[in-house]
Amino acid sequence: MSIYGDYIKSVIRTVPDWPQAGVNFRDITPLLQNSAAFRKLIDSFVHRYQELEVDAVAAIDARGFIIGAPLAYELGCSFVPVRKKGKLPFKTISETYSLEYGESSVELHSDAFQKGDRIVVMDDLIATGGTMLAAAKLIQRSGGHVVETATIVDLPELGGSEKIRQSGHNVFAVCSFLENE
Ligand SMILES: O=P(O)(O)OC[C@H]1O[C@H](OP(=O)(O)OP(=O)(O)O)[C@H](O)[C@@H]1O
Ligand SMILES: Nc1ncnc2[nH]cnc12
Repeated sequence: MSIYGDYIKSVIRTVPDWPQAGVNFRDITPLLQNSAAFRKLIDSFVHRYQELEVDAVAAIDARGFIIGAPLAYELGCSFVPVRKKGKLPFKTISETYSLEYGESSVELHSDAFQKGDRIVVMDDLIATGGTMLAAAKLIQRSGGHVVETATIVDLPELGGSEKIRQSGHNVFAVCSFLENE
């Protein structure tokens, strides 16, 4: 957790039963509306990665883009979009995964970065971990080195961050929510 973890957590809203009954949706829009909180969030990631010789931030469609782009800008490195199926126009590689609600695929351009590049994979939230793990697999299949998988929110009771760690990746989450919070 980051030193700003409790503060960042306090500006994330929980919407019960959205998009379906039983899901506590962790809504980051109040955090994005709050310029001081958004700055502290990006600064937390910059502080963590600025000495780690990162070549690219690979951010996941769509909410991952919101934090991945300013992080890449501040680190002075490339920004690589990992997109939902059918959105990237050039040659792609693809991975399918299960969501907390549904199934999806993510894609990466085959020329998105150089082999051996050091990459931070960024998304807003880890639930079952399927999305982040699929993105990390795409990076590895393309010859990239995953420095860390990074997120604003971890939902540890869903087991995703543990699954990602067991697959050999570091996981950094700014804050976490238990189901009953
Ligand atoms: O750990 P998982 O169980 O895979 O779930 C986490 C993913 O689910 C949400 O994305 P969603 O697919 O809802 O897309 P969005 O960013 O376009 O809203 C979230 O932004 C993560 O990408
Ligand atoms: N509980 C949740 N809140 C916000 N985004 C999500 N993506 C998957 N599960 C989610």
